[in-house]
Amino acid sequence: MTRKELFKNTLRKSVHAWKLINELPLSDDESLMLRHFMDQPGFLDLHWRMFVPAIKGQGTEEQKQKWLPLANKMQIIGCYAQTELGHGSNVQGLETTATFDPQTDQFILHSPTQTSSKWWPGGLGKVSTHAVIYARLITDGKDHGVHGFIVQLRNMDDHSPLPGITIGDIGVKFGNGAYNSMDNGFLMFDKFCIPRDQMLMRLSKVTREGKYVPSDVPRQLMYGTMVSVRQTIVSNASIAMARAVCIATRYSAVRRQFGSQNGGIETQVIDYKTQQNRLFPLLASAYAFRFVGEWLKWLYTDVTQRLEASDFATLPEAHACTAGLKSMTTSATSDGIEECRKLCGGHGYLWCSGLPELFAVYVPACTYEGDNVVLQLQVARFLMKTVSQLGSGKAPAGTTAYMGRAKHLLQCRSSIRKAEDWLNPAMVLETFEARALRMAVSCANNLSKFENQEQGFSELLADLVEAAIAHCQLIVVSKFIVKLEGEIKGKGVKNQLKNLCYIYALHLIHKHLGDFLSTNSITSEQASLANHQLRSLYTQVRPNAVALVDAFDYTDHYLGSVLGRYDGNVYPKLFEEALKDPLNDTVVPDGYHEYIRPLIKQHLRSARL
Ligand SMILES: CCCCCCCCCC/C=C\CCCCCCCCCC(=O)SCCNC(=O)CCNC(=O)[C@H](O)C(C)(C)COP(=O)(O)OP(=O)(O)OC[C@H]1O[C@@H](n2cnc3c(N)ncnc32)[C@H](O)[C@@H]1OP(=O)(O)O
Ligand SMILES: Cc1cc2nc3c(=O)[nH]c(=O)nc-3n(C[C@H](O)[C@H](O)[C@H](O)COP(=O)(O)OP(=O)(O)OC[C@H]3O[C@@H](n4cnc5c(N)ncnc54)[C@H](O)[C@@H]3O)c2cc1C
Repeated sequence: MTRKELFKNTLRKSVHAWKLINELPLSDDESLMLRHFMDQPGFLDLHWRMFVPAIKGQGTEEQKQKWLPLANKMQIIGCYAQTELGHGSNVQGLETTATFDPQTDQFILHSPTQTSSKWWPGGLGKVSTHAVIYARLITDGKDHGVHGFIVQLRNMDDHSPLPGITIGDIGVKFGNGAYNSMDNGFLMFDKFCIPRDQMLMRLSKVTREGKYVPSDVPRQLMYGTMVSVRQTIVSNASIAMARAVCIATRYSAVRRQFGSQNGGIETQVIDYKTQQNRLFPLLASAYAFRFVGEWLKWLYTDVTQRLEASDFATLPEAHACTAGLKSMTTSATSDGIEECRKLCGGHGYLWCSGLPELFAVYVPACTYEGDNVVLQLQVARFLMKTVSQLGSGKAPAGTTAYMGRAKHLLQCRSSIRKAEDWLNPAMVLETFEARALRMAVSCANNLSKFENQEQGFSELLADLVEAAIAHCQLIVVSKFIVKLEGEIKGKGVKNQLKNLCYIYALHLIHKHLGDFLSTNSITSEQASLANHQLRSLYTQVRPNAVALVDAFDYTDHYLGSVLGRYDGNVYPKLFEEALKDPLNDTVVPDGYHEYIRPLIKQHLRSARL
């Protein structure tokens, strides 16, 4: 499809989905499922996941009563317009202004520079009638920082932009199809006025007289919508990883190369240890991310209930966990999808493998909802704060509880003696805890050598990100182990999940061996025992690998991959797909008479001479 056709088709699908949701009707969970089967980014994502939650989280009761019924019935369509041409990560650096005018009781929204243009918001370019806009609030000449406002963008009769608003689509993005179904947009305000009651005022307020009343709760609650979406992105990472792994695993069982003496049957590529060493950790990651996603959902629900009761104690941890796990899982999944493409050899590069589009549509997850490095630095700040409070009497809780055992974890030596010890959950956990704590403490020690903490932080950014990743990996491993300790129906299933859990943990040890050795969390002998155990786990997973991806229960239609077909009938179907290509509509291609024939004839003539 052309961009225009793709966009229009996505509108058609979205509206059909909305009709089904209402007519059947579907529950919230079923609607989410439908979103997955729709399988295309579109304006509904931003309306439901960001616009509505922003009003719910930051609006007053009156604002919710006014706007939510309209939004819930989709009588208005909204998006989340925060990022600008000049600033995305640095939210405090946004330039759009919202100046209160006491004469008219309105805010005047203005884009003072080109870099202040809103740039990127999904659904903004062509669809949304409304947006939650983030702008600097100015009253009486004083800048109070960034706040949210509900703004109507387009005329409700003919969809034209309201006077004072310039709006459009930012253009084609990475890949063919992929995220191009979405109208990511730009927007400029030219002294555009909105009534005062359209500032989202649950947190801070502006009175009729123009007095600014700051929030009596943490101002970071304004970032709540991002926290909520980051949490869902972790579960989505598992879905995308599982999809790629399903394709690569099934195809690896079908594909044969080498290994036959005298013309016998060749080896299935899945039997090569190198293939297993690249594929099975990704299979394990798909399961690991699912379990940590379930746990994160619980954490998010818990913090939301606490916030409603004005208990803000766990907000920093919820922020650190959602930011860090969003970052870690999306980076691993993007890399994993690309690895799956390579695991499928040349055919993985074909569009009909399903992998190129999956990669193109998935990879912006490393950037949207917070650049992955910027988010890990938030985790690092949280860790440095936690380390600095050790010994102050305030015991670290939740995912940093292990830091409370700093004395032991800083000096303990791993008691792994034989390969099977690497299947001991306590030993594995302690290894990850020791590595994470030692990396964090080492950063904190290095930081303390700087007179200026911020300057030290800047200098040590790369080390801080590594320490943050180590902490996030510990969370994933520990939540997988907790899952195994819970009720799992069927001993066989439990055994398979156990194998995957230890593959996940041991492959991380192998991948980040430098960290584990340099922090003395393990010795090189213990590292080689881990490798030995890993190889043995691969052998145990091998006979069940295809069943473990069938368990994701993805239909062929959803996978959209010739290589990942359930029936394994890959080669005839590759031919079928090739023959569908428009280039094969004619035997002699368009352009032959114009370019190829004259070229060949010229050679023939010169040959005769
Ligand atoms: C084959 C075809 C396949 C097709 C498949 C299709 C399937 C597609 C899959 C996808 C499916 C669904 C996807 C989901 C849909 C959603 C779509 C998403 C669209 C994206 C939307 C966006 O991107 S919106 C914009 C997001 N922007 C950002 O994330 C900006 C990042 N920046 C920030 O968050 C902040 O600026 C910052 C955290 C980096 C820094 O903030 P600030 O400068 O204010 O703060 P400080 O650093 O000074 O910190 C101050 C203290 O505040 C704490 N803090 C910061 N943030 C928070 C928070 N959120 N909550 C709580 N506390 C917070 C910070 O830690 C500091 O604390 P102290 O140190 O204690 O002071
Ligand atoms: C597909 C897609 C959809 C989007 N949808 C929306 C939307 O609906 N609404 C919306 O408001 N926004 C949206 N965005 C914007 C998105 O949220 C931002 O692009 C994202 O937050 C990253 O910000 P940035 O572009 O400013 O990156 P930058 O911050 O400019 O990042 C550039 C580089 O600088 C590095 N960097 C930046 N700051 C630091 C630092 N402090 N320390 C170390 N390194 C740093 C980053 O790691 C990165 O390598 C979308 C983006 C994409 C790609």
